[in-house]
Amino acid sequence: MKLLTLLEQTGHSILNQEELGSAEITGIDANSAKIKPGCLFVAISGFERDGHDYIQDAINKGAAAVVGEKDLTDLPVPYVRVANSRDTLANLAAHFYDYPSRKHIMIGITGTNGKTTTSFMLRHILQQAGYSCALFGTVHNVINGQAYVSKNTTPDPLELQRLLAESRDDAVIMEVSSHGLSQKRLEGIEFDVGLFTNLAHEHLDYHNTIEEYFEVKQQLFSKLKQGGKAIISTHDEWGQKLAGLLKERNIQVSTFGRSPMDDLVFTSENDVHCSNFEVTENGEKFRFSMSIPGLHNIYNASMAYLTGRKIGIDSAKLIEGFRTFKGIPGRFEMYSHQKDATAVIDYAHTADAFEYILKTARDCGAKRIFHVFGFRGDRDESKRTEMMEISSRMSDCSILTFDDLNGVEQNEMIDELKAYLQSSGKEADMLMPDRTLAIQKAWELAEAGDWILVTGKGSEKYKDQYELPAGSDQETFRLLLNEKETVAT
Ligand SMILES: CC(=O)N[C@H]1[C@@H](OP(=O)(O)OP(=O)(O)OC[C@H]2O[C@@H](n3ccc(=O)[nH]c3=O)[C@H](O)[C@@H]2O)O[C@H](CO)[C@@H](O)[C@@H]1O[C@H](C)C(=O)N[C@@H](C)C(=O)N[C@H](CCC(=O)O)C(=O)O
Ligand SMILES: Nc1ncnc2c1ncn2[C@@H]1O[C@H](COP(=O)(O)OP(=O)(O)OP(=O)(O)O)[C@@H](O)[C@H]1O
Repeated sequence: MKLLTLLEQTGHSILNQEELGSAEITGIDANSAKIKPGCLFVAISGFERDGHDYIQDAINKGAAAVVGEKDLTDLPVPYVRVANSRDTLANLAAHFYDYPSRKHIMIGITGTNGKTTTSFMLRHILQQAGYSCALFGTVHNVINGQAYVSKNTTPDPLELQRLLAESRDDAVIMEVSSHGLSQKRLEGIEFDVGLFTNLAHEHLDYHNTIEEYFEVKQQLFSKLKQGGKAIISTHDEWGQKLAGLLKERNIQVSTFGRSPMDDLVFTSENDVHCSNFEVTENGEKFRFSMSIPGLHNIYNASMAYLTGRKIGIDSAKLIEGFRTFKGIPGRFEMYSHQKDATAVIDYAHTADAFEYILKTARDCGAKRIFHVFGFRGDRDESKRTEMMEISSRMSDCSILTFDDLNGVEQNEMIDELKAYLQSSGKEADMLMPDRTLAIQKAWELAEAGDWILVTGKGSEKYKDQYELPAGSDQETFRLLLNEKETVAT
């Protein structure tokens, strides 16, 4: 492919046309280590490294041309300077793979919490209705029925466009992270439906303010195809605000909430804790039954249902789909316990998620709740006080422990956890830094009717080494369930 054509067709103004005239490229990469002869290397000034420092490496590996943001001269291959390399990379990738998002029913889900859950539910009900479905998200990427490890919730643009091009699936469901949007990973992607689940205090180490975070999330809806639809949960003020803003832009908006003005109204009489609930759509009432409890999951299910409806699937098929939905790894994943307690692994890592899951356990009849959790090292610290306050108030015993340290010294994290423990002031709360031993402690304390909630890691593997021979919360649970006698005390 001619570089000049590629750049022109993606709307880039080229200053050095003559130089580019004959340059042909056979591929694109932003990682010099992956460059093959004939490829275009796109230099990105990153968070940790500067791709411009690797231009020579890329040329040594055979790069036929280079794109970057810096004013560089005297390179032995054509060089194109652009305003934003990430933006250019994504647009080039979309063009290189011939805009594959136009060939699928594209569904993008954004919001602080509920993206993974909603995407799994939606994939299941669409599949039950006869659609083949790709999935991109935190747990894994699936295309053509084959699962691949996902490094990011929203993949980098080259991987994303390549996988979309390879996918023969009717529909593609994507979790759209705010990092993905702000880093332009989604440029060149067009969506048929965009979903907004909610906005809560999270990632403010990256986005600075919640308003800035909201602005970024909104960008998903600028990527709708002509006639594309927005589906918004109006349970929080941000959803209500977004619905208003999108309507002003003449985007077709459907809402789910508690107001009679919403297109899908949550009409169960009480805030149901379990998995049976009722919604009203155009005056008609529908009852749902699912295997996972929690009001938050009812919200997620309703958003998935509304999406199915907007795609044109009839209600009965969708409701039947929910009946066979088995749940999501690491999201309110329930285990038994030798003494008839209930043990749960969940991915809650925000204050509002704590509130939802602790309330769910209580509503499901928990006698006492043991809540094991920690704070991820080197991540948004401003949410920690509220998380501690909610856990301490809504559980009977908070057991503070390590989450991924991400390079933070153990002693530094222990001091932090001690301070939060003191702030709680509740005698029953405790600190057990080793995550596996903290879970074991909760396991031992629990009696019939009690609930153990272990949150923060979900289905992720541990990044740090702990005392018990387990590589994840799921493995620790299995160890405690089946092989308790082999566990060190
Ligand atoms: C902090 C951050 O977001 N980093 C993302 C960013 O990396 P980066 O481009 O800045 O990487 P860098 O290491 O500084 O390198 C800069 C450039 O030098 C190049 N390089 C580097 C070395 C070399 O030898 N040669 C070379 O060319 C690199 O290929 C890169 O192009 O762009 C990469 C490609 O898109 C991402 O994979 C990467 O995500 C990292 C792994 C990450 O952990 N990101 C998290 C914060 C994230 O994005 N999370 C969200 C979900 C959040 C949530 O909701 O929980 C997600 O979508 O995953
Ligand atoms: N609709 C919701 N509202 C509030 N909290 C929710 C909702 N859905 C799920 N949660 C809570 O958030 C946790 C993460 O849910 P999920 O993985 O579905 O969200 P996510 O948006 O994909 O999160 P992340 O971006 O961190 O991967 C769940 O384990 C649960 O505790």
